Amino acid sequence: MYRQQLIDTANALVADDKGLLAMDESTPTCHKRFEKLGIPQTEEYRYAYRELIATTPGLSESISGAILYDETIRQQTSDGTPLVSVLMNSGIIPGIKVDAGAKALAGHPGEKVTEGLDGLRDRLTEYAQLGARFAKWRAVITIGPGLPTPGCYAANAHALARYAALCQEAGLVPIVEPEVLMDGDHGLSRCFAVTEEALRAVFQQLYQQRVLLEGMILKPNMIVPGLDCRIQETVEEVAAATIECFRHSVPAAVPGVAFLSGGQSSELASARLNAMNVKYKSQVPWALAFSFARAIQQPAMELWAGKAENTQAAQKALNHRAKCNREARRGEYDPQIDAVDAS
Ligand SMILES: O=P(O)(O)OC[C@H]1O[C@](O)(COP(=O)(O)O)[C@@H](O)[C@@H]1O
Repeated sequence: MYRQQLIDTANALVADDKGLLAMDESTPTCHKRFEKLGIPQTEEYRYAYRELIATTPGLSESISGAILYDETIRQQTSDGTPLVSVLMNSGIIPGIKVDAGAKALAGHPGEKVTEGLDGLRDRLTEYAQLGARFAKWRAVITIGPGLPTPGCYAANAHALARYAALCQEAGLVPIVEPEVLMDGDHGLSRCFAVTEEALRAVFQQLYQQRVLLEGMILKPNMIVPGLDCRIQETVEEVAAATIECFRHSVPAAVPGVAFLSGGQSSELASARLNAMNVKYKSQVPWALAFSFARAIQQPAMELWAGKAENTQAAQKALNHRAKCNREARRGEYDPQIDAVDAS
């Protein structure tokens, strides 16, 4: 029923070398990040921070869509304008995180499955009425001794596909996010093998659940070594491995691959995205885009530190990171200029 609308929205989200800004941290995740910076963990501060992001002048020059959290999609500025309208008026497409979080997977110690399918149809209808045009669901896959298990791949892939089908029924583009975590000392080749397996499982389930591939966006991890791995490959090696893995496992009908940042530094995430676009942009069927939370927000959150007088400086930093990632989509990101402009 919504076929053309889904295709148009999915394409708009990756058009013009722009990307997504994930500002959908659940309250516990948001508080974890606030706590590290000494920012009070209250609704007032969560609101002030999200308003700062939504009102950043010029953000839409690099950002096509913003992923909101349930609390944020219902909030208004002090003059009564819904934050969703602030985003839309500036040319940013609003989206919404709809999963209920990754919870322990029964019978699988150390593994998680994402919950939130119960009642999802009704929630999606409400979010569409509130102005959302796309949604997001994150599955988490952990690498460790004997992990991941077949049960973890299967449970998460199934949930992602059920979610995606429900989104499309409601006219919302599903952002499908199977995240293979960077935690651990595994090497790049292990991340490659696990991500390929995860993506194959996800696309098999998307096929079975009749999800329109042209009307979705994939939000995967890059193929990187574990954070504690001794050998850290170059940005070019990461780019080559990521593209090779996706060529094996991501159908050409998918319009865009919008990477998560997963705890990489802001500069490294931009540099790796840039390396992919420099060499492979014209050779792959999907747009190589971004959907970063930390890699766009972190410097801005640090500058803001919960103080109203720092708002402008924080907005400048947010804009700067968004712009760096747009340049990375064009294969024009320069780490040296980044360092100068950021200071
Ligand atoms: O744990 P939560 O609160 O669901 O959120 C995790 C975050 O992970 C993301 O999916 C990706 O974020 P990063 O780019 O920081 O890895 C965000 O959209 C989201 O805010």
